[in-house]
Amino acid sequence: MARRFLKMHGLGNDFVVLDARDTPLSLTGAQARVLADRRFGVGCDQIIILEPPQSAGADVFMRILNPDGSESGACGNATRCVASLVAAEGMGRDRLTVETISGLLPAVRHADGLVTVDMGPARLDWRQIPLAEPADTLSLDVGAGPLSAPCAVNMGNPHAVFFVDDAEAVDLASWGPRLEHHTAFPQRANIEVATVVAPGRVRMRVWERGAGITLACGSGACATLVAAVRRGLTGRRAEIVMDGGVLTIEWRESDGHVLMTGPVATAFSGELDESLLSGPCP
Ligand SMILES: N[C@@H](CCC[C@H](N)C(=O)O)C(=O)O
Repeated sequence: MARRFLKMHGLGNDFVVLDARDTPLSLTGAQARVLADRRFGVGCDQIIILEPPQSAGADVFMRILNPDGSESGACGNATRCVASLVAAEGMGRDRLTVETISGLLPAVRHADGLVTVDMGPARLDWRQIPLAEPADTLSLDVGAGPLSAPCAVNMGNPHAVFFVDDAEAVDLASWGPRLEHHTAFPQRANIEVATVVAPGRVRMRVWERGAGITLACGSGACATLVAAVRRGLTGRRAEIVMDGGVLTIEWRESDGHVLMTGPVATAFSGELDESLLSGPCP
């Protein structure tokens, strides 16, 4: 059966969104890789599969697959996209809850189209990152080239944030993959390089686990703000400036939850050719 898809993005972090709420869909790693490939398939930073909610209180379940076929527990930019999509279906209902394998994420679509998602609590214990062995997540004994001593944060997925004098100058394409696969991170890690450029403003570039360099990463922006607060570099609310645009992130004092606000967009919709998922995968 032909499958329709939506191509959405948050700040250029782009997604193929497949609706499996009525007709179930399970992709193998090889199918995910070909679908996400920008030449052999549609192309995207993540594949998002919408499924019926699994928990009371959730409006939709969102499965997140990276272009290498691996599954992730969080994707902040896609969560905003999905929230906006489901809110549009709800005829005027602007508050809803998106479920992922990491938990329930309440979201609000504002009148100006921006979407805020409560990404849940920042998890900071070494076991929660997870790390291979006990360590202080404020500053890990991990490094490669000019990058050292990252702060580790789990936002439903693992992140290592390296603060540097000039994020633009870092050769992320070289150091990102080495750090993603560092033995300290048994589930690999998303790698951020960040520079505080003004009070309340942080420049961040990202190497995403299973995806490589992307224009933006919502969970990475959340991890960066949490890391900056923990290091005493910013207050609890800041703008995180990525290649594709800016997210406003707040680490709420009352409950430790991280709130992410930013735009969403739909680029186009289409239909997958049946041969794409059934044929041989390169
Ligand atoms: N683009 C995302 C994160 C996607 C998942 C990540 N690559 C991982 O493997 O954890 C975001 O906006 O958060």
